[in-house]
Amino acid sequence: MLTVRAPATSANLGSGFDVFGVALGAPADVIRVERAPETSISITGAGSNYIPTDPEKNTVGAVAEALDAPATIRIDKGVRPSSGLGSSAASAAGAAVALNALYDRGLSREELVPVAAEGEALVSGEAHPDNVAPSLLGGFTIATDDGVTQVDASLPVVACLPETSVSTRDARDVVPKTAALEDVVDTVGHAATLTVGMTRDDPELVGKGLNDAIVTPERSALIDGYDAVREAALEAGATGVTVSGAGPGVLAVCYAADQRAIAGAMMDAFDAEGIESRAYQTTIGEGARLYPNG
Ligand SMILES: Nc1ncnc2c1ncn2[C@@H]1O[C@H](COP(=O)(O)OP(=O)(O)OP(=O)(O)O)[C@@H](O)[C@H]1O
Ligand SMILES: N[C@@H](CCO)C(=O)O
Repeated sequence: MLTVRAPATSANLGSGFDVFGVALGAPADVIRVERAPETSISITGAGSNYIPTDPEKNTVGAVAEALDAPATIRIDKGVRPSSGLGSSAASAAGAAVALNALYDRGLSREELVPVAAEGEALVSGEAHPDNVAPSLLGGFTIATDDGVTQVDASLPVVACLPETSVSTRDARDVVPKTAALEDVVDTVGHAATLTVGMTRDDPELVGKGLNDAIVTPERSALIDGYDAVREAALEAGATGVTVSGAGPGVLAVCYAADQRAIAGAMMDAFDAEGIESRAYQTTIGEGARLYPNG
């Protein structure tokens, strides 16, 4: 048996829609695999009641198929589905690392990105790799048609997840099909600022770079309480706030000293809207970790 811990991720980061992603120190999915004649899946943990065990409907089944690596796969979900922290991608990335090792396929982490993205295609209709790339490689990733660029980063963040859900499919439907040139120029500036900030672990630059005028205004309208939560996080010291992935999770970037106050302020703001939430105080962290002996 092989075990892999695959981290949650936050995609988009505002200005990098379908391109940027970061791995988070917590939460994570744990995937255990054993060789078997046919793939079977069992699931425990966060939101497991809502996740199909049919290999044709689960992201890990798509990965097993893509690697021609049938297995008994046990998923312990730490990452709640449809919360904006790359739940389906964490399982896909974990399964890709685990099955690649179990069957000695010899693929590099970079080569596993399109394999794991097959799982994402299954649930959202498109093989966008911006969650699987950071879950596989760790740090900050830039995923384009030319491949993935990775930068190690360790900035403090707060990811606040309300007890509501938004499906990625629905959140993709509200993304504008066209944009004004001035908004594109603005977004390019923020994306570049954010990228430099990641290379320097600079919360101010990354916080500024989260802004975007194209996708986030439409997406945030799907999240009850978003404006109040964003304002509360900024007042508590966050250097920037945006929608995490497709939402409804909200991501704040900050200095470590402000993390606790920001987490409390975000949860209080959701609470004031009658919405329970949970906040992870964590940092940008490492990619999937393989435990070869158990
Ligand atoms: N192994 C899996 N783990 C989690 N969800 C899965 C898995 N396999 C299939 N799914 C399905 O994927 C959907 C959740 O994926 P979705 O992309 O909407 O959320 P997410 O991965 O948490 O979000 P985001 O990509 O915005 O961060 C649910 O419908 C769930 O049933
Ligand atoms: N880039 C994707 C990430 C969520 O899966 C989106 O925002 O739709």
